[in-house]
Amino acid sequence: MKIEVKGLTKKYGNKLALNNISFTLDGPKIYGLLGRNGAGKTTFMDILSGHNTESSGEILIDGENPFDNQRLTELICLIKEGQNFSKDLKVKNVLKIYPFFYPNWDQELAENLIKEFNLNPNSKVKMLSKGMESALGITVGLASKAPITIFDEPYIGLDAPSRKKFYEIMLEEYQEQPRMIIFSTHLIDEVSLLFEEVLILREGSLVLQEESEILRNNTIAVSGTIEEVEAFVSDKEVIEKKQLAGMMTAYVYGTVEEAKMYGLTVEGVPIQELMIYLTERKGA
Ligand SMILES: Nc1ncnc2c1ncn2[C@@H]1O[C@H](COP(=O)(O)OP(=O)(O)OP(=O)(O)O)[C@@H](O)[C@H]1O
Repeated sequence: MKIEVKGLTKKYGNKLALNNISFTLDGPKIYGLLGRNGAGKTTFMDILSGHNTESSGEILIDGENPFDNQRLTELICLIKEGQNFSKDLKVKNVLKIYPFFYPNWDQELAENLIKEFNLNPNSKVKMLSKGMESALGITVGLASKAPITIFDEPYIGLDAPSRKKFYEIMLEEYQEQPRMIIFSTHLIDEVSLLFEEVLILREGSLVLQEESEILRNNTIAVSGTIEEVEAFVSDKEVIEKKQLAGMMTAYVYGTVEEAKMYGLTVEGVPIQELMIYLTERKGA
């Protein structure tokens, strides 16, 4: 499926939550949607899922607007950080109702996940802990097999082993049957390796859209004397520079081979470090 975002703007009163963003997501991939609190991620995902409307600009999914669009509703599954389900529903009823919304629903996967996360089918949603409710959301998101599956901070309260399980199963499912998965999270260091493409929002603007492979291969940390490093980086995009006792280390877009020609010490930059840095960098 293809998502085209054109000049998308959302205002809440005077607050500009999305400021004229444009980009395209094309085909099955795991996308990381990153940004600090209030960057506009949830607003974007709500509009994409047809749960909210834009102030101006548009989102087109395979050429159609998602708002109030029955055909697209069954192709998009949005799992939020909580309040995905009515409190009086039992877990087993969630598994009976959701197949009606999603034509590709995988009941076997849903039942396996319920067991995997130790959810009691007879428990009502209101009796579940925060982590268990998140596990139910994750179960529905994965089992929906919706061609566009969106996870907005889906794991509040979920412990580290359960999150690990979630990532593993998500990857297995994706490899078996690729689909578009859009994943918003603040736990970048945990999930960065899953992303194939990364989008970073800052204060409502899109500041980066890049394939992880390119971020991974084209970013290096070079070290040497201040003069040597400054000479090397003079024509490059510098992410960060640090100086210590006459020596300098710089994170830049460049290749290992190039840096070696300058006689510099060169290392790759861990992708999670880079993403965390890019998310936080002012004025990027
Ligand atoms: N219903 C609303 N009414 C008024 N302002 C809103 C509303 N929803 C969001 N905002 C504002 O819009 C901006 C973007 O919010 P949004 O929830 O989209 O960000 P986010 O990136 O998802 O943040 P977080 O990571 O904290 O969930 C914020 O400044 C927020 O306060």
